[in-house]
This record gives sequence, structure tokens and C-alpha cells, in this order.
Amino acid sequence: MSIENTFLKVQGLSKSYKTDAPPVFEGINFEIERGEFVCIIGHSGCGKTTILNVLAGLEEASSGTAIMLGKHIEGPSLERGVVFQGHALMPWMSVLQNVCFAVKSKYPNWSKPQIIDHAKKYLALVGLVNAENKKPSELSGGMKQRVGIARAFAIEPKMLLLDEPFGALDALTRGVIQDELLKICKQTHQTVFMITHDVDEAILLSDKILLMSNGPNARIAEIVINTLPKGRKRASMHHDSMYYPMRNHLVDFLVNRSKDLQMKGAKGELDGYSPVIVLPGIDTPEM
Ligand SMILES: Nc1ncnc2c1ncn2[C@@H]1O[C@H](COP(=O)(O)OP(=O)(O)OP(=O)(O)O)[C@@H](O)[C@H]1O
Repeated sequence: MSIENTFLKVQGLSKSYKTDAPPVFEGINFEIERGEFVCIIGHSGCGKTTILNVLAGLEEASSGTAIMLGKHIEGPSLERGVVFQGHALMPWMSVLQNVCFAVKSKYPNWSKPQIIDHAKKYLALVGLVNAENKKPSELSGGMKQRVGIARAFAIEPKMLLLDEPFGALDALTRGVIQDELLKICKQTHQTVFMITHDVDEAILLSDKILLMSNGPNARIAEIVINTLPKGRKRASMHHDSMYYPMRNHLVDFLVNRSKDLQMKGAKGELDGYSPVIVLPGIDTPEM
């Protein structure tokens, strides 16, 4: 597939914050197709947020390229919506005003009623119609996170970048918002790149999972294809015969294999390395 047809292509990405230290990550190569939901998992400090920030255009890589729809990513753009763990809402604005503000920046020529209608549509999708006049300080953590998600979706970005958006939520709220996210993504065919530390969250939501080895010198070690059929449900997916092969594969990586590659990378033994593509339960190569 040519670069022009690939939705997002990341090639040879590396990042060093200090000249006298090894790079945080190097040789990062992956692709995302339009409409794909991609999760990235790896131990703390391997550089997941840095990669997301490069895709958002908020940070420059030391080398390599990130190309979205044939254009190099250079600086932030309303084509990419970002949701951070801290919701970053404007505290003096109501819920509705926070979302309208984003809509107005994307669609500056729209009339006020048009902007409000559009914002309300996305607040309804995340179940917040009754909270539209509240200020962020009057909301629970889960509600704030929903406003962040509604705001990101309301600008109708070509790609949504989620940095552990549910990390600070209790399990029950997290589950409800995961379901809402799945529902909206299904309706809008949204392309998503999401960081998570939660293996079950990745299995529930993703089409494929990028596994990063430990940093420094972190790499994308494996691209794991989600072999569980679509239409997954949190309450029942563990009954699927593909669930445990998938889960065990991911946990084994985090516990055992994530450090092996780091040692090889630090010794310079990974020149020309390509990530292994794995289909757990169908085709799991010897590691
Ligand atoms: N602005 C910065 N200046 C210097 N070092 C930085 C900067 N931002 C990140 N780092 C370092 O880069 C490494 C990767 O950080 P990053 O936040 O991308 O990792 P992460 O995988 O997202 O971690 P976590 O899972 O803990 O959020 C860390 O060692 C961090 O200390």
C-alpha cells in the first residue's frame, strides 16, 4: 500500500531528550488504517505519551516521520482530537460552553444555534444532556472525562488520540465510559490511537495492540492482532475461546519478553528490526 493510501504511517521514529543518554525509543514503525482502533501498551517510561504527542503534533521526534493521509504531521491540527488523563476543561465555562468552544474553532463560520446543536448531539452521546449548564468543578471525575471525550468527538477529528483516558476512574465508571466509547466509534467509524495500561481494556476496544519493549531504546516489539470477534462485551468476553490466549500473550509480554528486547537494543543488536505480527490463539510464534 502506498503512503498516500495508508491512513497513518510512522517510520523510523526515535526520540532523545538528552544528547548524552540513549534514546527513549528508536526505530518505531507502524501503520494505522482508517477506522482502526489501535491500543499501545508498555511499561512506564517506554515513551508511549511521547509517541502520542508526536502524532498530535505537540512534540517533535528526533528522527523519523509520521505521515497522516500523505501529509507530514507538523504541529497540532483540528484533524486530530486529543483526550488526556487530566481532562483539561476550561473551569470558568459550563459543560456546553466547553464543547461549543471547540466546535467554534473547528467550524468558525457556523451560526450559534448550529454550534449549540452540534455540541448537544455529542453531549447526548456521552449521557450528559442534564449536566450541560454545570461548571467542571461541579462534575465527578467520570463526568469530566466524558466532557473531554464529547469535546474531542465534536470536532469530528480524522484521528482521535487518547492518553490513558480512563486511568483515574473507578472500575464501574470506566466500564460505562468504555461502552460509550465503543458505541460512538461504531457509529462514526472513528480512527483511534489509545494508550492504556489495562490489558482487558485493550482486548475489549482494539483491533490491534502495539506492544512496546522497555525503555530506553524501546521498540514496538510486537503487533498483536485482536483475534476476539467484534461486538465484544465486558461482561462476557472472557467466555470467548480466544480470550485467554490473547490475555496470556499480552501479560507474558509485559512480565517476561518486554525486557529481553531492551537488552538487545542497548547492545545495538536490533538494526533493521521489524515487529513480529502475532495472532494469539491462531498463530502464536515461539518467542
Ligand atoms: N519533556 C521531557 N524532558 C525530558 N525527558 C522527558 C520529557 N518527557 C518525557 N521524558 C522522559 O521520556 C521517557 C518517556 O516518557 P513518556 O511519558 O513518553 O513515557 P510513557 O511510556 O508514556 O510513561 P507512563 O506510562 O509512565 O505515562 C521517560 O523517561 C521520561 O522521563
